[in-house]
Amino acid sequence: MNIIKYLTQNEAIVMDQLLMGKKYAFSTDSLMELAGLSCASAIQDVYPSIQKKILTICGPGNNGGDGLVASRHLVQFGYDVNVYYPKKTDKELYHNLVTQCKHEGIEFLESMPSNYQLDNDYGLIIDSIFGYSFKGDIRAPFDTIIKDSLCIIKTPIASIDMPSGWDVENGNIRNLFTPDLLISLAAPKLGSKSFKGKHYLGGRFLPKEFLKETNLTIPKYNGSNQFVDITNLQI
Ligand SMILES: NC(=O)C1=CN([C@@H]2O[C@H](COP(=O)(O)OP(=O)(O)OC[C@H]3O[C@@H](n4cnc5c(N)ncnc54)[C@H](OP(=O)(O)O)[C@@H]3O)[C@@H](O)[C@H]2O)[C@@H](O)CC1
Ligand SMILES: [K+]
Repeated sequence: MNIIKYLTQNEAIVMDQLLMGKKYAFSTDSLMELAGLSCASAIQDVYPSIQKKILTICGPGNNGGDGLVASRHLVQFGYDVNVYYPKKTDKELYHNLVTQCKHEGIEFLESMPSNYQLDNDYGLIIDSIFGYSFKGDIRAPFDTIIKDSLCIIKTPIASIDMPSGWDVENGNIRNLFTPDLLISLAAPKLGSKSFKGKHYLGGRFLPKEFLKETNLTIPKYNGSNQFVDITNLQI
């Protein structure tokens, strides 16, 4: 099936609630683990060898959690990863993810590197700041991170689920950066329709019955792959 369904912000939220409700009985941890693993696998597929470090910038919600999980898997894959996580969430899930990352030797930076450092010391930036729950004007400290760094630097950027700061339904209406790689999770969001770069789909966890119930169509994943390249499947 090559027809991709794009989700509105509300559809994405309702879909997540359904998956984590009584009927489908997933936990946030397990979905996040699969989402993060798929992001790491997609990044490995597109950037099989990065000589410099990777910097993951994490936001306060589950998108940030995906970034922490992806970082941990990327270290297992052999990459050198730093994390910048300026607004840490005081919940057990996030404390655990940070602990797990630290035991992989991941360095948590105290401040955002300069643009010079981003361009010289890092081979890839992972944007896991905001996902499908982003709305309104970008608030501090993420406004400067996005506008004064991500919009300026030349180092490639891989965004998880949505390019951060893009409107979830209307796309890049604030004229911000365009990532080199976008990894949409479960199903792409409407705002990514105008994205023309390399586009992967990850989050291979939607149950068959769930797809039937929601009338959702997703492309076929090959073999045991955690991602599928949807760059040329978009309509
Ligand atoms: N089934 C799936 O597909 C799965 C999806 N998963 C992932 O979950 C993601 C959705 O996670 P999410 O709902 O926690 O919200 P997310 O987008 O991370 O951001 C919320 C945070 O951002 C903040 N914030 C918002 N707007 C802001 C602004 N203008 N300026 C500044 N801050 C702003 C907001 O702060 P607050 O408003 O609370 O102050 C809140 O703390 C999804 O995209 C995918 O990556 C997987 O983990 C699991 C399976
Ligand atoms: K993001």
